[in-house]
Amino acid sequence: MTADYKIKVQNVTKEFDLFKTRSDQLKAFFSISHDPIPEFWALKGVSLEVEAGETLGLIGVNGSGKSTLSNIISGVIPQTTGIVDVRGDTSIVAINSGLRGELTGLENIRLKALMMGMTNKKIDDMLDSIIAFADIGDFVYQPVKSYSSGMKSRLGFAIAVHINPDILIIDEALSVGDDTFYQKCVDKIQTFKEEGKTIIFVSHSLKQIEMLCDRVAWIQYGDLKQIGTTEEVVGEYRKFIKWFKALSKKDKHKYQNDAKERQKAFDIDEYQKEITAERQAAEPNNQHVARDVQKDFYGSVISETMPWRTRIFSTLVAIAVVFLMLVNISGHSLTNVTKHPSLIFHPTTTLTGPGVTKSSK
Ligand SMILES: Nc1ncnc2c1ncn2[C@@H]1O[C@H](COP(=O)(O)OP(=O)(O)OP(=O)(O)O)[C@@H](O)[C@H]1O
Repeated sequence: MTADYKIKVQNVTKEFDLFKTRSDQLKAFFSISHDPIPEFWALKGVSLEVEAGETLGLIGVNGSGKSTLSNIISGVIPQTTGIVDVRGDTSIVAINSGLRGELTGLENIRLKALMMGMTNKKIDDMLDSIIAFADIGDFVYQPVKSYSSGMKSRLGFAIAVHINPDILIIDEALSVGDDTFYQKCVDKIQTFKEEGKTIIFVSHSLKQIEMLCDRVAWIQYGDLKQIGTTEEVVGEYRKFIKWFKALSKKDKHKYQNDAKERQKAFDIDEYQKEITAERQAAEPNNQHVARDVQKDFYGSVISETMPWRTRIFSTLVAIAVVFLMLVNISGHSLTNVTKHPSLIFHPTTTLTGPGVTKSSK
């Protein structure tokens, strides 16, 4: 690994809980259910670096983890473990992500630009240019949920390139546009490349990958199978696709199923032990390898379940709120109820009729 990277991803995993119901999800969030939650590891420990000015292609079969990885890099979702270090502003263009369906195209432009720290004046100045690039006519005044996937991609691409990010992540955005728009996007990507911007380009089109990428990472069912020059990796991937296509329907199904089962059975603690052992072998004089690996795995990760301290604190707050409500309803002072807690069950007022209260004492 070099110190001079633009993006560093180290030992990154992503686990999705396969909840059956919403209530299972809530129970797990508050950690009040002891039933095991079925896990699915969309990424099983990916490490790679992207240099400044480089265009890295991400390839792999459906469901291999390309979008998960690009969403983690762009900060749309958190990783489960590992380090993600991105040096610069990122903008992601994906067919279905980033745009708010209930907002109009214009409102989405403003929202995304404001989120990137632009002033209203700057947004006003570039509005016409974004609208012209997207070329979606009066639909720009309509809610995005009424757009076709091609229109969403046009708007997403137009916004992303005008925001002028350091790092552009393009996830399958070119596959849905028509030829004219496709060429416009390719030209824009070439300009970005010439300007030295860093690009991650996710695509199933090996032609597009070959045309645009300097290096390629092949993601295979949550693993980084290979990373290298475009020619080398695309060549190997083509061989794999040819081999896979030649399998019988039953064998294809078995191959995919086995891979998914391995993703369900992935053991994060075992993976951490493997990495610790590897690092111990590489740094025999370092006494703190286990602690360092623990920090690298979990130090920069946001927990998706409530930690114990937060859980205890929120339970105490909830009890206090209910207690104060009961004190208020009882009509006694807080000091009296604290001295004689049973007063809470003996209110000072009783209702005698609609809207009429009478003191009980
Ligand atoms: N929110 C989620 N909950 C559960 N599983 C998910 C979730 N998001 C993604 N996955 C699973 O993670 C795996 C990786 O998905 P991802 O979308 O990253 O793959 P991909 O390589 O981008 O696929 P495609 O080429 O079809 O776009 C898939 O098996 C998918 O079903």
